Amino acid sequence: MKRPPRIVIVGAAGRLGQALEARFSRDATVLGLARPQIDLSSSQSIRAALEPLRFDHLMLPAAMTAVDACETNPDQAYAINTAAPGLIAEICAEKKAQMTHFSTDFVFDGAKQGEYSEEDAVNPLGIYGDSKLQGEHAVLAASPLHLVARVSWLYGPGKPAFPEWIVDQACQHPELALPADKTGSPVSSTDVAELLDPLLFGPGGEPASGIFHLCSSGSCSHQVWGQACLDLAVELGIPLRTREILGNSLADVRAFVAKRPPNSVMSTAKYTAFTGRSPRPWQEALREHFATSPTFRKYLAAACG
Ligand SMILES: NC(=O)C1=CN([C@@H]2O[C@H](COP(=O)(O)OP(=O)(O)OC[C@H]3O[C@@H](n4cnc5c(N)ncnc54)[C@H](OP(=O)(O)O)[C@@H]3O)[C@@H](O)[C@H]2O)C=CC1
Ligand SMILES: Cc1cn([C@H]2C[C@H](O)[C@@H](COP(=O)(O)OP(=O)(O)O[C@H]3O[C@@H](C)C(=O)[C@@H](O)[C@H]3O)O2)c(=O)[nH]c1=O
Repeated sequence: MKRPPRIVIVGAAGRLGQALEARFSRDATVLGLARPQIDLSSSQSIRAALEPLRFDHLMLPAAMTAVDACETNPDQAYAINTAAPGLIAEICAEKKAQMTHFSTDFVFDGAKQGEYSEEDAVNPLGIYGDSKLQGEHAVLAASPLHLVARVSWLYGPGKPAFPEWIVDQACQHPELALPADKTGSPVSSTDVAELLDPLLFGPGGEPASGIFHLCSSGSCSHQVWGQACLDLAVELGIPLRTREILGNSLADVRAFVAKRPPNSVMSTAKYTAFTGRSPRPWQEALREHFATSPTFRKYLAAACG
């Protein structure tokens, strides 16, 4: 009988890390590491945590994900998002283990009309996107057999994200506006984990390597995404102060320190060609999240009463 793969997840406490651990524990032996076991800002800590371990595959969802904090702390951003993935990728290559690294739609500048493919030119607008892009390069330089999965507008049951934030805002404010000129492809962490499985452990084939885009099918503006969240919240009977999101412009969002790409819709055609599967529409995944996420319920019970 074939031995189940031994998988290490670095960043198991994060939004995506929790979903990966839940999904891959079903048919692999998974060891989840979080900040108390491994500090990505220290090469010594990375070596001490990983060198003694034996594993076939390592997933790295840990990152510095606060986009504006990256802009104001570039040294920390490059240490965590570039140097750490590079070192981890080298350790994996030495052990002949494959690595899956996670990257972002923010590697693009958003000037393209239409969907970005994996072959499109990158041009990050800020430190977060650039530090993630340099991380991609470092990982693939360590081994061309490693996989880089770019995800976008991530949310999920493990930790509040945009859907929880916007419903919370609608519980507090009588009027809300979001950019009508910022477009992307949301994806849930649980869908990313499901989509990843056939890329890595599909029947018969070699695991995928290089860059792949993983996001839901379809796309939306921030305004439309926010409105979909409020519509689902109304269906659940959450007492909102406003049920409508007005449209504004990305340039109007004063909270953003770093520039964001106006369009970061990603094509998943390469994923479908490799696996024969297509991601489900973002609306379906969002509906499931509202119906089932315990974090969502707990967070909103506290926020909206
Ligand atoms: N969130 C999003 O919208 C998107 C995310 N991505 C990418 O997807 C991946 C997963 O994102 P997501 O799950 O949302 O991220 P989270 O912010 O939820 O999780 C990141 C994890 O990294 C850990 N971490 C951060 N710094 C360190 C450090 N110095 N040492 C050890 N651990 C550290 C955090 O630990 P702790 O819990 O202790 O803080 C946290 O658990 C990332 O690579 C991100 O760049 C891509 C596109 C969109
Ligand atoms: C959309 C929006 C957010 N905010 C706030 C909410 C939150 O505290 C903060 C950041 O919001 P968001 O997370 O929605 O936006 P952002 O930081 O741009 O999200 C990005 O994160 C990184 C990690 C990625 O890789 C991207 O794919 C993308 O998901 O700004 C506003 O104040 N106004 C707004 O119109």
